[in-house]
Amino acid sequence: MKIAVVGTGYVGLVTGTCFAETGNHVTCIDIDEKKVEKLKNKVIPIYEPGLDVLFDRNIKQGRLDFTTNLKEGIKGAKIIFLALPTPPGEDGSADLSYILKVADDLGPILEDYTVIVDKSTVPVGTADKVTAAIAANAKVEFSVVSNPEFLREGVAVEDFMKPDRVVIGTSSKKAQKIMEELYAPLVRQGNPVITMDEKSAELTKYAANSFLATKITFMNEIANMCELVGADVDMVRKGVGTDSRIGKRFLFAGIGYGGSCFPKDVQALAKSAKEVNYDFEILNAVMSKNETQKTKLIDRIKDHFGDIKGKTFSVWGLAFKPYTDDIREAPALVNIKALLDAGAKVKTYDPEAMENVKGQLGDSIEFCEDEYAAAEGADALLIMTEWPVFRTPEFDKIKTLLKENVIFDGRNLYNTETMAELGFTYYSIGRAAVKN
Ligand SMILES: NC(=O)c1ccc[n+]([C@@H]2O[C@H](COP(=O)([O-])OP(=O)(O)OC[C@H]3O[C@@H](n4cnc5c(N)ncnc54)[C@H](O)[C@@H]3O)[C@@H](O)[C@H]2O)c1
Ligand SMILES: O=c1ccn([C@@H]2O[C@H](COP(=O)(O)OP(=O)(O)O[C@H]3O[C@H](CO)[C@@H](O)[C@H](O)[C@H]3O)[C@@H](O)[C@H]2O)c(=O)[nH]1
Repeated sequence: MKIAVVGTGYVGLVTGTCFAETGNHVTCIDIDEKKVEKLKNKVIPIYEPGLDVLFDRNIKQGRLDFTTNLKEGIKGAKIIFLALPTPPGEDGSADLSYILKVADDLGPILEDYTVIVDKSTVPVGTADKVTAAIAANAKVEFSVVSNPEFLREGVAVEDFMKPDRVVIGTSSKKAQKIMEELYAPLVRQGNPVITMDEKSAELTKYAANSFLATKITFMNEIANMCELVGADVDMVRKGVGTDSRIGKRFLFAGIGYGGSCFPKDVQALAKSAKEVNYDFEILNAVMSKNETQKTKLIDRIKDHFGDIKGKTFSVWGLAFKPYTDDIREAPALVNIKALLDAGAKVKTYDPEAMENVKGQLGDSIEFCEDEYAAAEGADALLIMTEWPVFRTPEFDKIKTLLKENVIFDGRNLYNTETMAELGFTYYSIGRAAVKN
């Protein structure tokens, strides 16, 4: 099948590449000329593990190409995916301007019956708005389908190729059949395709993200309780996670959720509720609790050191989670800002995200070639992202590099007893502090 993907970011590039891998001819379209130039030169502009193998193979086999020209890119496409940004607007609601602009542009250039798919995360009612925008100028029949994406960055290819489920929101039998044909290679692996109306599909995406964000926040609250009563959040996590009604995943306490999805989607759902005069109170609590959780360790740092003006902190990890270079809403950046605002200095290392942070923070912090160089001469070490390379460092080497043997761990990477034996003062989340 010939398909087009409009928007070639984290979702669009993975969607396009994976559908090429299942035998389709895919054209990815983006207005960012530099990005398209890179892609044409076989350079992937993001870090996403495993994407390169599929990307190279499908370009070589002539199933994947790139353009900035919408009309050229959609020619002959049976399905057009919209994988465009839906960032928070000033009032917190999802900004649909990118989607509606492309919908306006598509109307006059559609040449045959086409399925237009909202792959972006969009509020209830967007399929109707996209339909109206296209219909204003379309000369041919078309259907708009809501097909939200549930992939996680860092494991995007795996999530896309083996999804827990595929949600297809459509009231058109014709569009449903075409979408089911497209997803058939993934369904054959035993994954369910759940077909529903457009509005339910749109809400499913926000419900999933908001539920997961709430689950994480709930565990962060339990962690805060643990610290006050002398319990251990890792034990509590194991104790509750083994209940199959609760499940083991997404129960890890830390320095708050970040990324390009949870923060904006929880906010957008709260805003959508408000628009229908419903106060979705639990979401307001999740958002405000997540904000305070992010800088929890800054309070510990100030308790430990008193005034931190002039002190140097080594920050391990910048990306909002491991296996990505994405720094959107990364808790590490909030912590770095708090340290700089208090007059402290920062030395940092991240395996993939340093270039993106350089673009934002310039030379206000020091970027180092590895985690040990980042620790050298620092007053303390802060762990912000659980990259595997940070899990088993050479602690004896760290001791020779840090001025004081103190670690503030936002991801609970180390065993507290081991840290006590090694002679570190060690603060983590939801567990007793180790003082040495
Ligand atoms: N990132 C994720 O993990 C993820 C997962 C599921 C869903 N989503 C949702 O998918 C959508 C896209 O997210 P993303 O992270 O891929 O965004 P992104 O910012 O990485 O990519 C969006 C791309 O769209 C391009 N673009 C903007 N206007 C355009 C236009 N008029 N024509 C062509 N291209 C245009 C941009 O240049 C950019 O390359 C959002 O709604 C997001 O909420 C994201
Ligand atoms: O137990 C956990 C799990 C995650 N996180 C944090 O939660 C955030 C989001 O993590 P994750 O969900 O793994 O990454 P995303 O790539 O943002 O994926 C989420 O957002 C995407 C965009 O909508 C959805 O498609 C995915 O299903 C959804 O998991 C990160 O800051 C994590 O550190 C925790 O603090 N504790």
